Amino acid sequence: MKKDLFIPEDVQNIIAKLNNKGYEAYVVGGCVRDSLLGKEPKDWDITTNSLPHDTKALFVKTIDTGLKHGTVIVVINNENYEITTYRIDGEYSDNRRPDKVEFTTSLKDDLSRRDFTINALAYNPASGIMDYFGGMEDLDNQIIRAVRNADERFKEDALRMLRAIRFSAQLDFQIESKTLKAISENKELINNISPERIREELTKMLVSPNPHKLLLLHDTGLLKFILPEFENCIGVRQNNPYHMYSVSEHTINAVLSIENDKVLRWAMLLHDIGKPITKSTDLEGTDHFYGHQKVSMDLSLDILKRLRFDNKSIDLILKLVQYHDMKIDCDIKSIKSALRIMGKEIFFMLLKVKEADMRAQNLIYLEPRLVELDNIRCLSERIIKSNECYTLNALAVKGNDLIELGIKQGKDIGFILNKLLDMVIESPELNTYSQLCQIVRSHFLNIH
Ligand SMILES: Nc1ccn([C@@H]2O[C@H](COP(=O)(O)OP(=O)(O)OP(=O)(O)O)[C@@H](O)[C@H]2O)c(=O)n1
Repeated sequence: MKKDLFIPEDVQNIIAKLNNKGYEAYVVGGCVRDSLLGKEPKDWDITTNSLPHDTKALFVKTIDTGLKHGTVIVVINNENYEITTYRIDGEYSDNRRPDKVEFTTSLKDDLSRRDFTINALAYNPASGIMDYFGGMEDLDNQIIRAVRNADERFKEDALRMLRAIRFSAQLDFQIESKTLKAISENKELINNISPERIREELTKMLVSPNPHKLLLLHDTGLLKFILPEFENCIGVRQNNPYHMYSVSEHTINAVLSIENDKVLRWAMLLHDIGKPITKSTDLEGTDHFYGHQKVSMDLSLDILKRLRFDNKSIDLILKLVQYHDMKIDCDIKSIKSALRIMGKEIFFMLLKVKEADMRAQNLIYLEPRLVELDNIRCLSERIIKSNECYTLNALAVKGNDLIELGIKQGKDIGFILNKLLDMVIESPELNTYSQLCQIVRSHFLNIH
């Protein structure tokens, strides 16, 4: 592990400026943890015994938004740096934020209010690593341990329970037993946390290298509060030759089998979320769309709205859940029909979803299914490259052309355009203005 930390020049200058005025200053928290792990920190936070107004006076460009909590944001070369005065948090009545903060002159007190030992490390070039709570040893041993009393840390801020599991997933660290026990004992407090924050933590777990650690949410009892629909999937067996796994095992395997993209991983997490319901009702074995896919879509929509996802993500994830079991054959007509229904962005995401779904099922069927999927991928790339028509936009006639030919404005126009597209998908050579006009004249001019 790397012990001498590289600090960017602008951050070194901030520390030097504070030191020159007689103040202590350290980089602290996530940036120290990540640097020690050899990862590039995404931001640099600084902690100091300088009071906010004194800090502000030292820098040309500052932002005041965090002043109430002792934070001055300093802007240098278009980068924001948070400089926070050493503080002890007051009472937490909402299990999320301190009601009021109290400044302190002790670095140790400041570090003691932080969530985990690996996040309670501070560093500056003159003093080296400041480690009062065994954070270095825990980093070495790959352990997530609450600072001092885990119960108190989680009662102060219930989000930390999700952070513990998320860090465990991101870093592949074990959660120390007392810390894990305190999560189980405080699980109900997660109800005080906003859906947006829960969404962000779940997403970070999902896109991490260890999304299977999501099962720690079940082990600690958090899952039934934040994602009860997935709790219902735990251990549910499936009567189907493709599935030797329970719904939850298959789901986690499927998440692991797809690249770490937010939309794709959420789609895999939700693709079978309706299965426990269809299994317990007579919907099991019915047509896929009216069976588990429809229920999975409805539940997914509830979950995504509850977690306040943006509309674009909801739309993409829902479509992938909706189409994940759709049959696509390896022939031009079937592929063009799929492209026409869902567009090419969803289509190529769907191929990834289908592959992950297959890889997470019974492996004895895998090889031929992968070959088929690969052929579909090649053929569809060829269709797209050769600009073959599969959407109304690419049709050689438009609505106005039909009106000029004498078709009445109204729903006939859409009906005829779609019929023409059916023909063009079947016979691409028909997609010229003159041929399509000829077809309209001969087939449709008597439609009203
Ligand atoms: N609920 C929280 C959130 C943050 N912190 C402290 O504030 C630091 C910075 O918080 P944040 O930027 O949210 O987290 P990072 O640890 O930097 O990690 P990430 O950015 O991945 O969330 C943390 O390291 C930790 O010392 C805390 O004690 N309790």
